[in-house]
Amino acid sequence: MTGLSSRALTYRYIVALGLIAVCTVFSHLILGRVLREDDGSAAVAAMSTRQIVLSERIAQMADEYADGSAQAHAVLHASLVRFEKEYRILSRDEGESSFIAYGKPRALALYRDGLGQNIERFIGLAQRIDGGVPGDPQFAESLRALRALARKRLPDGLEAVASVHVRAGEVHLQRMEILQHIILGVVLLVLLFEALGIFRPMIRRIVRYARQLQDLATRDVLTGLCNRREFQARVAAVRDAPVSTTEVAVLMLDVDHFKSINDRYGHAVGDVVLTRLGAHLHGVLRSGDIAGRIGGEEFALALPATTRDGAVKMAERLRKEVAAMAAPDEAPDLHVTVSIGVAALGPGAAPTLDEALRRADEALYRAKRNGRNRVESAEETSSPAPALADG
Ligand SMILES: Nc1nc2c(ncn2[C@@H]2O[C@H](COP(=O)(O)OP(=O)(O)OP(=O)(O)O)[C@@H](O)[C@H]2O)c(=O)[nH]1
Repeated sequence: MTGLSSRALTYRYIVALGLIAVCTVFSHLILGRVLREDDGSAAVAAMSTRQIVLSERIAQMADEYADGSAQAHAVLHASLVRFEKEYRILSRDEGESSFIAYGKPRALALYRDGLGQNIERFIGLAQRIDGGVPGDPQFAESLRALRALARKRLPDGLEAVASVHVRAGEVHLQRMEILQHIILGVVLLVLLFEALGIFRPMIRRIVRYARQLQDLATRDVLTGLCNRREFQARVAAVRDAPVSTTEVAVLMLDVDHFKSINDRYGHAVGDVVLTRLGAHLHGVLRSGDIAGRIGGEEFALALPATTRDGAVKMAERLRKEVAAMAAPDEAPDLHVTVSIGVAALGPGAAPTLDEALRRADEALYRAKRNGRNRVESAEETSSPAPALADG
């Protein structure tokens, strides 16, 4: 996963965002439709229930009108108009009645399978009573038939219509709930994918880049040792540590006649020499020692808790090891030597790192002047061996 390119990660991110956007739009559309259909179902169920009430009221008002109540006649008429209007809405699949509701097909089927006929008959009887005269034999006949319909068949049928809508609404809501869970699951999976497939590799990459940047800022690219700034910072940290009371030995090491190595064998061979020298220093140092390449062919070492004498011995060993190093394949007759200057930093010696480096540099200069391939200490000559004598 860490090997993914930035472009691949961006594509993944776009796909993940696209999936979430699709899920969001889809659930929004579904929710809108559910709300509309749910509203429709509730309205139809309420209208169907109201039809039952209206049919009962029509039957009751017809009774009272038969007893001579003019007011009942007026109520009968108004209820009948409303009953008929709502019946047209509920029983037809067109115009004003084209409501959206889950149970619509099944409810319409109920109207077709007899309920419609009963309601038409009920309306016909009610109209005859509305336009008739109480006491008329035909009036009494219509009233009897109307009562019979209003008592049983009409309420049963209309209740069936209402419950069809309520039940259909419930079933649909259950389905919506399942769909909602599925959408939620998809969104969570996409988020998991984002976390594992996008953000984790991105964070790893950022951490890697941060390490690389850190390395570039603190390491010398050719040798892998500390650069000058990092060397100084590390030595300062050792010197300023609360437990550090002992001396820190500082060594300045410089390749002899490096310019002529470059001139004679080329810069590539010069680089090989520096790389091998860096690797050698890296190999011989104890943990806690600090090595840096602080100039072109100039290296510095800091050896904490080491006396000047100890550092001189170590420098002498190092000088001999370098002189004994095998020549690079590219330059079999090349003989590399180094000169080293030693100084001490701490109580009784140089008070600052800059001062210690200056003294070590002075000693190094003396080693060069005295013939190279030598170790000189800031205080006294420690390696009186003649140049190249041990090489
Ligand atoms: N190949 C290579 N050469 C470098 C690098 N950095 C510096 N140099 C060369 O190192 C040489 C240093 O030469 P000088 O300072 O005259 O010293 P020297 O020839 O070693 O002479 P002494 O120090 O007196 O023994 C210069 O020619 C630089 O161009 C590097 O990274 N790679």
